[in-house]
Amino acid sequence: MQNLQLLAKRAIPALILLYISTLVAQSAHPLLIKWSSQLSYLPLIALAIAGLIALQFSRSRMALFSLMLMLPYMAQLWPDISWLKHDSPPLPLLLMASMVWLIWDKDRGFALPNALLSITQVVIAASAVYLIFQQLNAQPLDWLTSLVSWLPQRYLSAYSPLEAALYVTLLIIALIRVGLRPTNNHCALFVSLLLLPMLQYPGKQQLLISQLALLTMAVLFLFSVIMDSHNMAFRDELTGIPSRRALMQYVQTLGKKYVVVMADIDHFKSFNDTYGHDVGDQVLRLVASRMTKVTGGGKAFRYGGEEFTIIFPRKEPAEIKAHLEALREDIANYKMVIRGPDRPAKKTKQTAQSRTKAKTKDSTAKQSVQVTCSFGVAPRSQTSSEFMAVMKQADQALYDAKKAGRNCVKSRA
Ligand SMILES: Nc1nc2c(ncn2[C@@H]2O[C@H](COP(=O)(O)OP(=O)(O)OP(=O)(O)O)[C@@H](O)[C@H]2O)c(=O)[nH]1
Repeated sequence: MQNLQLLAKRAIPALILLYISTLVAQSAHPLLIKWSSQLSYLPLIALAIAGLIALQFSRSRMALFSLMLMLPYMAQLWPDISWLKHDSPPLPLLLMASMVWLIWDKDRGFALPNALLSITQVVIAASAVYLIFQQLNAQPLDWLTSLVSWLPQRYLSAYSPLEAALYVTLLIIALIRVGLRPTNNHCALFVSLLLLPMLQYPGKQQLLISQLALLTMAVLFLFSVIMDSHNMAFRDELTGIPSRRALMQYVQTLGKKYVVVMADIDHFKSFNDTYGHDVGDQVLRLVASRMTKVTGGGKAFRYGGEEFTIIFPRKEPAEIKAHLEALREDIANYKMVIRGPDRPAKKTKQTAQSRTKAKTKDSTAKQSVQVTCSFGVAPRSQTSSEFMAVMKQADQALYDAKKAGRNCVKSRA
């Protein structure tokens, strides 16, 4: 469900953009027609740039998509090139088959054996759809026609029932992949698949609609590469929440009033020793996801190890107290379901005063564990006006919380 929400968040803006541009294209404004013929090479240039940048960032599938997407457009621009002409089945449908195969694969890079493998996959997928199309096209397909008539005709009436059925089937296969792994990369590739049938859109404005669809795809590819690099730089790899680098950048935007909170998982070392590092990692991810749910306007970062920083901009300590207590309780009461340890954990006795409770329900499969966190709070003040000084105060307060028995919130002025 969360994956589909992510996909919707990434796909909907691109589709709205395309819907608007399709409406504009259909209006056939003279300026657009002029632009379309004068800038006819623009989509090819944009795709070439997107492909080269994708290549630079080792997004080999995106680079291949960019290259392949040029083909149906080149067929429209230069109808005399006979090897590009393919109407039965149409070229975009064959490309869609190859791309759907690639979307289930991984980025393999362009070393010769991998490039050959990718090209083989592309050819096999296109040939399979070619054969299916030829087989089915030779038969009466009343059942398919009535099946397709259930689908929204507004978008599908431009295609034969067989083409429409194949497009929809391939899109569903791709959607399953993206639903399972909605990365930026997959979402961008999927939206480009959604747009692909538009390259076969019939009518007077075909060139213009293809141009707009291809430009949208190129922008989407570039955006996805930039987003990925941004995430690599500013997101913590293990937990997916903003990293220390993101914190240091965020600090620049803070005004004169804010509160810094340092949070630390209690007895995490003995937790690691008991359950193993892999389970420790799972717990870190789950705690991080609770930290990001802090209320009261707080923003959570992974500072490093099992330490987190939460910043409350424009707030006084008194204003955030209830929110922090709620977060502390939320984490302490949260039964985290984790997979069993991948490797035997060291036999370490938990200390008597350990408050890290680990309740094992099933020692081999899923387990439910609970951890607690300690919190240290410090506001920006006259004496600690620099961020690092405020953080040091928050660290001292965290130390107080640990000394006071852990699983509590302590403040320093
Ligand atoms: N699994 C996992 N463990 C980590 C990671 N980063 C740090 N740790 C572990 O976190 C533990 C931190 O232990 P300590 O600093 O001794 O503190 P603690 O056991 O949490 O005890 P208190 O802070 O005093 O409550 C160490 O065992 C680190 O190996 C990580 O990314 N993954």
